[in-house]
Amino acid sequence: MAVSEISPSYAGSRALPPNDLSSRPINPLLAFKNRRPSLPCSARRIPRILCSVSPNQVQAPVLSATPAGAASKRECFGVFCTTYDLKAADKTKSWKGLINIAVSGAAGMISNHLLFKLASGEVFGPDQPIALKLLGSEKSFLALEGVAMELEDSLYPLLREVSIGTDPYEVFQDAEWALLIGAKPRGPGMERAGLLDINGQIFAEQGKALNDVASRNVKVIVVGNPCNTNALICLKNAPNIPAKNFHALTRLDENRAKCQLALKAGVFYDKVSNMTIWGNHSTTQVPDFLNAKINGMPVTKVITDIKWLREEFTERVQKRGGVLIQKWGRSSAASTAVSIVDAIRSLVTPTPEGDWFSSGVYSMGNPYGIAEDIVFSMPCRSKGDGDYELANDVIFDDYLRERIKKTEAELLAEKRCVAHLTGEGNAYCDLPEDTMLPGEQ
Ligand SMILES: NC(=O)C1=CN([C@@H]2O[C@H](COP(=O)(O)OP(=O)(O)OC[C@H]3O[C@@H](n4cnc5c(N)ncnc54)[C@H](OP(=O)(O)O)[C@@H]3O)[C@@H](O)[C@H]2O)C=CC1
Ligand SMILES: O=C([O-])CC(=O)C(=O)O
Repeated sequence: MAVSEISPSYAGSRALPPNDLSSRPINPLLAFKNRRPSLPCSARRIPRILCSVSPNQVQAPVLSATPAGAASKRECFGVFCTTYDLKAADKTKSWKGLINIAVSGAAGMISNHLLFKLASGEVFGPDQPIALKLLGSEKSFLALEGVAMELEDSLYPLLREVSIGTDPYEVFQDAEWALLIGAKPRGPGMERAGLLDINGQIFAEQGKALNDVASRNVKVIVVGNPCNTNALICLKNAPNIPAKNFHALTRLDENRAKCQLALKAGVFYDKVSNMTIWGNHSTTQVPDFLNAKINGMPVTKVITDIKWLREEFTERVQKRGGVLIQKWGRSSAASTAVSIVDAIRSLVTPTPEGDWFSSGVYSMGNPYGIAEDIVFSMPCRSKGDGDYELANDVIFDDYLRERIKKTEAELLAEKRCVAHLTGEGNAYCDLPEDTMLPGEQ
């Protein structure tokens, strides 16, 4: 069944698109692969359900009645047998303009949690319609189709378009957010330098693609590991996009640190604020208990066991990912997706007065004396406009400085290791021996 042949009961009851969307072409859920020309569904061998959905078909289903016998009608499938109440259209009139969100590694574990949160409205708000552009590989293309089918079946009113593909130059077209999750996991016997090179190439290519086709103000959150250096590679390959727009995800580490402090202090975790993760998303990261607060008081006044803070707390946060892998058999996916949601929300909503959040950002011009030209996790504040400023009301002591130096040295070594991918000459790998991802033990 082609889009133009949708059953009369459904076609006659389409909801109107919101104002801002009315000039956009109404695309069917679009599957593109390696810049193929648009073909009829049958020619693309894509399951009928994928080809037969249009953005309007995910309108909030205000059910009047399922026509008697509809389920047995051969020309309709599941939700497409349902009759919609036209009045539902009125509810969409105050919706904002559609935004394009590209997600790589879309068939992976983290995305499997994240995409449904994005589509539900819990990230960008209940008045923000979205288009999801999902990037996978040849290997994962069938799985990507499965993900798209599940998205359809979830009937999210705010999800207006879904497209899937394997070419970043296609998928990143006009992206306003790019959530770069896809990356090769480190295989048995693979050197970290090898991982940096393989994944670095992915992020160099994706940086180039963003530079060519994404919105000039695209916000990029790099999740795939090693995420700080991948983010650096990505931004270096996207010279026409402000370097400030690139983030490496360290929000999961912030959340883990808040949880551990709350547990120790016997408070709920919403009482913990000003939690900075400094540096690399690796086991050298520095969860900063000097500046963090519990109930508005310095953590060191609430938890006076400095030995616990320096040793147990710090190591627990640094190695949390690895402990979880040992128990769960795979790396954090649900909590990572939650932390991506938190990271986005921190950029699109104003930071609560006095608080800040952690993000791996480009270090150029930072006020802390941290080496420039790396992606380093630091405390940020946002007005809610997608942009951020670094917090300047931060204190340091010798312990914190010394720890920050270690994670900085690791990132500088990673940077030298990928010089061939950032346009800075020949790579030279002298990574510290204990350099590890949080998930490595
Ligand atoms: N920053 C952080 O806090 C965290 C980061 N991570 C990192 O996130 C990444 C993803 O984790 P997770 O979702 O669990 O992993 P999965 O293995 O479940 O998914 C990874 C996905 O990436 C895809 N992929 C691999 N190579 C490419 C490529 N070249 N282009 C596009 N897609 C590609 C894979 O597709 P295919 O099968 O086709 O290869 C797969 O679907 C990992 O690097 C992990 O280490 C994880 C937790 C926390
Ligand atoms: O190493 C991994 O893939 C997992 C990871 O980043 C984490 O749990 O923080």
